[in-house]
Amino acid sequence: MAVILGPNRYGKAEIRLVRVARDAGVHHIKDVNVGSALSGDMDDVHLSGDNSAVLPTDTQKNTTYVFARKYGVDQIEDFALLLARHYVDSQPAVHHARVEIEEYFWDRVPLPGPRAERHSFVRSGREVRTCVVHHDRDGTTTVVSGLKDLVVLNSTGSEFSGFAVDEYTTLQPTTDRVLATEVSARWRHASGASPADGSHGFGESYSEVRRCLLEAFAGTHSLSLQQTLYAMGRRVLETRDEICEVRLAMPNKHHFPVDLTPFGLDNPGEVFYAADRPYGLIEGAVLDDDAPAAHSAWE
Ligand SMILES: O=c1[nH]c(=O)c2[nH]c(=O)[nH]c2[nH]1
Repeated sequence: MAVILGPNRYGKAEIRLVRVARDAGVHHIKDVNVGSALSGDMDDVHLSGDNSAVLPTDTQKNTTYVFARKYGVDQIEDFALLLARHYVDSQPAVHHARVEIEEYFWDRVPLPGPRAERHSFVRSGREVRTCVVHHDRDGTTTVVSGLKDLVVLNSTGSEFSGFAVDEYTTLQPTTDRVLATEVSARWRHASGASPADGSHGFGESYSEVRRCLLEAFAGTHSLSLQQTLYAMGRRVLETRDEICEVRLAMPNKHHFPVDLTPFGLDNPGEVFYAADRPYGLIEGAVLDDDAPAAHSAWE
């Protein structure tokens, strides 16, 4: 038996970065978490301890902060592309760079008076925005944007019936239930490096995809969470030309009607126990039938 080195990559994870843009006294903040992972000619590093091909993870951390100072941080996809291209272009041994970024949103603290809303922020209850960029030495670039922790609920308009039944099934069919989930969605851009011409870039693309997801969730009379998942992905693909594939993971955050008959009360869909576990987990990909191959985009 021979032992060989398998796939490997290395980098700095969770580089926490807050960039303040000072605009004549009105500040704008960008709060992100950056991870970079490099791979390529790294055999000698592992096999003989020769570190000459290793750009230290500490340098990757420094590069992230330096680029934030030099170029600013606007759309996370653009910042990820900048870093990924830099590592591949500047390091001969690096054949592939993967940069992932999470963005946390802040709202301005609304204050009365003329100096209001200049430099005070409150962490937003919104979802987390995400992206993963892969850049190869051969020029192939993939951009996957996304969001997570987007919690949504329909208080009616959801059914679940007609399911398979066996000797272990106790679930009763329902024609009216609460449908709640925490959406994790990732979507792959068809043209690796930028959204379609004529758009306003990754920022507009993000808000429009988010809008599609929410409108499809709210507007679909649901016969199952699976059907709702497909409707959400489909809405994105039918609305946004720059996107060729959407992957969704949606836990079914069960809301069970509480039995109030011991107290002489009915419960016409008004009082629920919001269970946190176990939960159904519904996952799926929705894609254009001519979507180009995904390479390593989803890793
Ligand atoms: O929308 C649903 N899909 C399921 O697959 C499922 N299974 C279950 O118990 N409840 C539900 N609801």
